[in-house]
Amino acid sequence: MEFVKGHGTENDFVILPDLDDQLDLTVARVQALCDRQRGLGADGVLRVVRSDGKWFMDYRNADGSIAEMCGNGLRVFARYLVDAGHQPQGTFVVGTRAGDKTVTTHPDGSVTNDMGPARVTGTSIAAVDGHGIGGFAVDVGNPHLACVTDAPVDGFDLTVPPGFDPVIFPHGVNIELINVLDADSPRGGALKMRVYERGVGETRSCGTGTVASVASWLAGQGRTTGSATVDVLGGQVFVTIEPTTSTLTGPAVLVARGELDKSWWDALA
Ligand SMILES: N[C@@H](CCC[C@H](N)C(=O)O)C(=O)O
Repeated sequence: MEFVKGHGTENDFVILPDLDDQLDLTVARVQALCDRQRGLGADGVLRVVRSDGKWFMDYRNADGSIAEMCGNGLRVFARYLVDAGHQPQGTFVVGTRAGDKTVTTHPDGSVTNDMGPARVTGTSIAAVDGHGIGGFAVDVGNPHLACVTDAPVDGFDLTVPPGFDPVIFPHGVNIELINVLDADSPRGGALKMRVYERGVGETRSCGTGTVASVASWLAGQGRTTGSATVDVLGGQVFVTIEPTTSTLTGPAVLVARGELDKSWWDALA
C-alpha cells in the first residue's frame, strides 16, 4: 500500500491514495501511522478518494478523530494530485466534510485554497497556562477559538491542553493564540500565531487556524474584510478575509513516498 509524506508550514501528514475507496482506515491505524515512534509520524492523515469523478479529502487527526476541514492538509492534498499526475497544475475542486473547496496550485509549489466563509459566531474564553484569554469563536468549517493577546505567545506552555467552554464548543475546539506584529503592513496586517489543535495537540501550523486568526483580529476592529500574513512556528501563510469567503495561500511540500508493510497494517485492524 502506497503512502506519501508531506507538510504545509510543517503541519505534517501521511497521504494515503485510496482512489477506489477500499481502505478500512480505523482509529487504530490512524493513531499508529501518526505515532512518531512506532509509525511514520504525522499530525494527521489525508486519505485520497475519487468518487463519481470528484476528489474527496478524508481528513483524520492524529488521535484518530475525524475533522471537517484541514487548510494545510488541503494544500498538500492538491499538491499530491498534481505531483501524481491526477490533475494538471491550476485550479480544481476538492470535496471535504465542510463542502467543496476550490484550490489553485502555483508553479512555485505554493497553493491557494478558497476556504469559504470564516464565520465569527461569538466570544469565549480559553484557559491557557493559568491565564484566561478572551477571543472570538470562528467557524471555518471546523471550530476555532482565536484569541488575540498582548502577552507574547512564545511564553505560553501548550504542553497542557487549554480549557474551553463545552457549551459553546460541544465538539471540542482548536485554540489559537495571536500576537499582532504589525497592524498596517504592506500586505494588510502581520500576525504571529501558535495553536493547540483538537485531536492533535500543539502543532507547528494550522491552516484553518490562521484563517480564524485573521477573522478574529479583524472582528476585534469591527471589520469583516482584510488580509494579513500569519507567522507560525513552521513558516508563513497569507490569508484574505471577505464577508462571504476567505483564501489561504502557503507552501505545500511532498517529502517522501513508500510502501506500508502489509503485515504491520493488517495487525492493526
Ligand atoms: N491542521 C489543520 C486542522 C486539522 C483539524 C483540526 N485539528 C480539527 O480537529 O478541527 C489545518 O491546517 O487546518
